[in-house]
Amino acid sequence: MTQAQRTFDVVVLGGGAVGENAADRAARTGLEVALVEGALVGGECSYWACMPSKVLLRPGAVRDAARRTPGVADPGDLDVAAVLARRDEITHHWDDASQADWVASVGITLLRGHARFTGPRALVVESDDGTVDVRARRAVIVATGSQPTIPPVEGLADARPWTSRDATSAQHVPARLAVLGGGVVGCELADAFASLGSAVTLVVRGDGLLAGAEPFAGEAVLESLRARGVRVLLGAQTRRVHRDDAGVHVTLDDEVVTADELLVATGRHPRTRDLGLETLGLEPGAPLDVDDALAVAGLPWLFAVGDVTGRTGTTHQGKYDARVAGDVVAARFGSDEAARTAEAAARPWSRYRASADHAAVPQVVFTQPEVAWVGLTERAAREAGLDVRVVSYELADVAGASVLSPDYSGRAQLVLDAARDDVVVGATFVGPDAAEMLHAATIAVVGELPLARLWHAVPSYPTLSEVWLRFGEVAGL
Ligand SMILES: Cc1cc2nc3c(=O)[nH]c(=O)nc-3n(C[C@H](O)[C@H](O)[C@H](O)COP(=O)(O)OP(=O)(O)OC[C@H]3O[C@@H](n4cnc5c(N)ncnc54)[C@H](O)[C@@H]3O)c2cc1C
Ligand SMILES: NC(=O)c1ccc[n+]([C@@H]2O[C@H](COP(=O)([O-])OP(=O)(O)OC[C@H]3O[C@@H](n4cnc5c(N)ncnc54)[C@H](O)[C@@H]3O)[C@@H](O)[C@H]2O)c1
Repeated sequence: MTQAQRTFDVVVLGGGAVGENAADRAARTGLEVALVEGALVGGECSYWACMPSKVLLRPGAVRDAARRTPGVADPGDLDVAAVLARRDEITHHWDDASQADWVASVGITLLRGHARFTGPRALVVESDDGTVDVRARRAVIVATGSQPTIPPVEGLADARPWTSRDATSAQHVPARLAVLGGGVVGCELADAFASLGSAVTLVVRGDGLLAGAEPFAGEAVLESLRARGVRVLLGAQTRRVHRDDAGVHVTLDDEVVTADELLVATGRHPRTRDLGLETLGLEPGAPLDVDDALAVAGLPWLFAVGDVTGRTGTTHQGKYDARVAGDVVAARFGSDEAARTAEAAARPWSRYRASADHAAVPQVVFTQPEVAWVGLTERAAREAGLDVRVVSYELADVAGASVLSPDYSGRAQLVLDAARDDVVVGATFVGPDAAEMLHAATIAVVGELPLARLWHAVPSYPTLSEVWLRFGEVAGL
């Protein structure tokens, strides 16, 4: 049987949000680009991660905001069917036609199927329609994302656990939901399903939630989940799991938690196992290590972006890397001499280097309360050897908070580098509607702004952003 053959300047593997961006940037300068996608164009974020999880979370947050607002009638229980219908709508009923149309509209060729390397710049793409040999004349950008990690707990894999995919695409709300893992996915989905009416038990092996954030952030989420009826078990080691007609049973050291479904939210790993990386001398299953130009060492034609690199774990940061990688590929392999010269001379913070990944990565957790942070936590700054100064403030004491609710509760904190004029190196905001304050802090961190200069950035009254004024006052300005 003869196989079809296609050749392009650039081939992007994986049509998630990140791969789409890389392909778009590379194609803008006239390179002929193919995007290979094995499932849905748009990837996890559009269909099983960011978007569906956020619309499952939002109604509970709005209802609880109403409950905190004097004069607003209690909305009561959520209309679960309507929430799930909105989730179905935002995921386009798991149909990627509109994203595929966009790919075509920007002149990129979409190849559907599972791609595997067969050698340098050579791939095979397999689908129900057959097998295509695909060659890249110039470069390949890998953007195959990540997949959930199921820990090797006895009986777990056989107990048909939910991953985040099952939870975000669920067509019913289980009466009892157990969640394993107290990271971002565990906290967000425990929050969402509690609001939707599940009796949720969150099983956490550590001594707190959201280990990557400031400790006060995890404490606030813990308190809020418990106040809303979620059972949070800390320091809980899962010994065994099994499922029978009564449900799924999670055996801990001192009790057995029984639920209708068990969501495993114990992290993700890069999707590189079935990619033919061994034909390139790279290790299948490992993240694709890249430099700040998103290039893989020793293979000048190979780039990687997004979750597959292990360098970023969010859509926005992966897309930032994708913009950089697309521009680097266009400059190195396109016909624009000025771009080639500029890229060859690129320094940190040029458009050709993903410098923010080291200093200014923003993350929002859409729990109640919202948790948003950027840059270094206090602990990370101390571990980095900085001369750390911390300024924090109770958000309830800002006039804007009292407008939102007499019961507003939250906290904000800046991490400053005292050795550099109190430059902002990190910030955390915890509270209802706190997420929208994050970008001001991201700008401060990227711009390496000292607090004394920020004193002249006057926040409007009465908004939550007035906390920036209070930061200055607390710091003695
Ligand atoms: C429940 C949940 C909620 C989240 N919420 C947020 C959020 O609110 N905000 C945020 O910024 N981030 C969020 N994230 C993280 C975000 O989803 C990821 O960082 C993002 O999806 C990574 O994008 P990507 O393009 O690198 O990978 P993916 O979205 O995983 O896309 C990779 C694509 O490659 C395809 N593919 C893989 N291998 C092959 C192959 N061999 N051949 C062809 N195609 C292949 C896959 O089918 C997939 O479409 C969330 C994650 C989860 C799990
Ligand atoms: N709002 C957002 O931006 C958003 C939302 C969801 C997910 N994400 C991203 O998705 C990725 C995955 O999130 P996640 O929550 O799965 O990972 P995570 O690393 O944030 O949390 C995993 C949790 O599971 C625990 N864990 C690991 N192994 C365990 C085991 N064997 N037994 C018990 N507990 C165990 C860890 O201690 C940790 O608390 C992250 O990169 C995250 O940033 C982002």
